[in-house]
Parts: sequence; C-alpha cells; structure tokens
Amino acid sequence: MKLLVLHGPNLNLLGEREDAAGGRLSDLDAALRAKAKALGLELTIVQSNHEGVLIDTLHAERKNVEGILINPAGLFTSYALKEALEAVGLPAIEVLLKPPARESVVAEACAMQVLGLHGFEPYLQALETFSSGIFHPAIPGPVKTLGRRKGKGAGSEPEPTEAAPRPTPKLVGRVHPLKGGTTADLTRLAAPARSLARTAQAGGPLKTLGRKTTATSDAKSEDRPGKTLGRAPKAGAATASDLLTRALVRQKIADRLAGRMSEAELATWARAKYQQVQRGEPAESGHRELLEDSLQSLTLSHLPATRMTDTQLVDLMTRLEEG
Ligand SMILES: O=C1C[C@@](O)(C(=O)O)C[C@@H](O)[C@@H]1O
Repeated sequence: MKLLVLHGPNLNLLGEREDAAGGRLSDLDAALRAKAKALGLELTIVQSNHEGVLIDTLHAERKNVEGILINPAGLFTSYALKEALEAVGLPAIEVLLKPPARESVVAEACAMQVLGLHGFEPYLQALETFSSGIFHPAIPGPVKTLGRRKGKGAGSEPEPTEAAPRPTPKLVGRVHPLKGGTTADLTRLAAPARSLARTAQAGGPLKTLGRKTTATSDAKSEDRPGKTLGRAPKAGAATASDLLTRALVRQKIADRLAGRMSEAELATWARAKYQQVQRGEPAESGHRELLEDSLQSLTLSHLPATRMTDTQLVDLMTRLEEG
C-alpha cells in the first residue's frame, strides 16, 4: 500500500523549535520509513511550509497513493486543505503530535485523528491503522453491520461490487486530552486503534478511537439506568430539543433524503452532535452506542471514499427504528 505523508509548516524545525521527545524531522521520517518497511507500506514524504505546495502535492499524488497521513501543523484550520483532501477523496488520517489549541478543520476531511503528547507514536499508530486494512474495500464496514454484532470473519463476507461503497471508517473522537489530560489519557488513544484494526479484521463493527478521553467525559457518557429522556443534565447543557435520540437522527436522514438538507449539511450536523455527545451531553438511554456509530457514519457520508448511498441511509434509518 502506498501512502502520502504530508508534514505542514514549521515541522522542518521539529526538535529544534521545541524540546520534542521524539527528535527532529529527519528522525521522524526515519522512524516512519522503518515502520513502513516492517508493515509493507510505501511512503512518499513531503514537508512544506506553504499551504499551496501541500495542496499541489495532494493533487499530484492522488493517483499514486491509496491513503494520506497528514500533520497540517499550524494549518489545521485550513479550509483549503480540508477541501483538497475531500476533492482527492482518499482515506486520510490527521496526526498531531500535540493536541491543537482549537478544533481542527482538516480533521473534518479525515477518517481519523490521532493525537499525541510524546514522541512519534501517533504517526506510527496511523501507519498501523492503514496497514490493518481498515480502509480496504474488501473489509466489510459498519454501514452494513452498524449496531449489530454479527461475529463473522471478514472472509465470510462477499467482496463488495463496483457499486458498493467503501466501508465507513471511524473517527478518533476529536478530543483535547491536554485540557486536564495526562499521558495516560493519550495512551488510551493508542490502544483503541489496535482494537479497531482487530475488530476490522474480525469483520465486526468498528470501535471508536479516542472516545472518552477524560475522566469527566467517561463518567458522563455512560448510560445510567433510569436516566430520564430529555432531562437536562446541568445548567447550560443540552436542552430536551437538543437531546440526541434515534428519532432525531432519523429525522435528519429523512431531511437529507427529501432534499431539505445537503449531504455536507447532514455530515456537519452529525459531526457536531457526535462531538457534543463525546463532551458528555446526553443521548437516548440504552442507545448511545448505536447513536454514536450512526453519527460517525453520517459524519463521513459526504466524502467520496465513504459516501453513503440513499439505500444505505434508508437502511440506517431502519436500524435506528429497530435499535
Ligand atoms: O505546528 C504545530 C505542531 C502540531 O502540528 C503537532 O503536530 O504537534 C500541532 C499544531 O497545533 C502546531 O501548530
């Protein structure tokens, strides 16, 4: 598998501008090449301080590679980079050695985001995720198995046909572990990627990476028995009309199917809702996992590589009805 690795502005000074535990950019590239060799991946690595060069590289390499690993660095809020990734339509993972000061826009066009605190681990993690085959069309994705654990081996699923879309990969919850987080929090970001790969290989529903990264969200995000639907958990939190329910998601999908909402609007809504739930806002009791999985699929449903057809949207509505 061939991958494009993009390093954004100032990463040429990695290890010089700050005390980076992992070393300099040349060390990072050496570590990436060694890991890629071990995993049987081929890398094209480009660093640039210029947004346009990064975009031109994406365009130029789009037919030569099957995936993109990008650290946009200070360009993490670039809509131009985000749109370039969307235009290219390849599975992408955003890697940031340190969590950014604010939400990454580039992450909106990526299937996953891997954040780190020390060393080059998030980059290596991303390579492992690519090599797990999770983005490969032969692996059945959660569009079919969402919310239902079939326990089948990947080999028992039929190969997707030309018409069948690629599996929907999962997001790393766009988390900010530095806000009150510790190194231990970040270790928890690394572990689920391995479990995700294993789950993908087993053909089961994919796990969320980086979900529940802080103690607070851990505590809040569990479904508590007896929790009343629609009760606002605290002042300033979600109101009943904001509450994430299966009916609400079904309504949004219906709006999209009826043309009242565009593909991109549905994806943006799903992303925002997913983030709210990750921050601990309530979801319909007993259905949190199905709702989170549905939002993750919808978040990616407008991207070429992971687009959901109308039939799949209807199928998802049915699962939400049954679930
Ligand atoms: O330049 C960088 C480095 C970075 O991309 C990282 O990988 O830690 C994080 C960005 O927020 C910052 O602008």
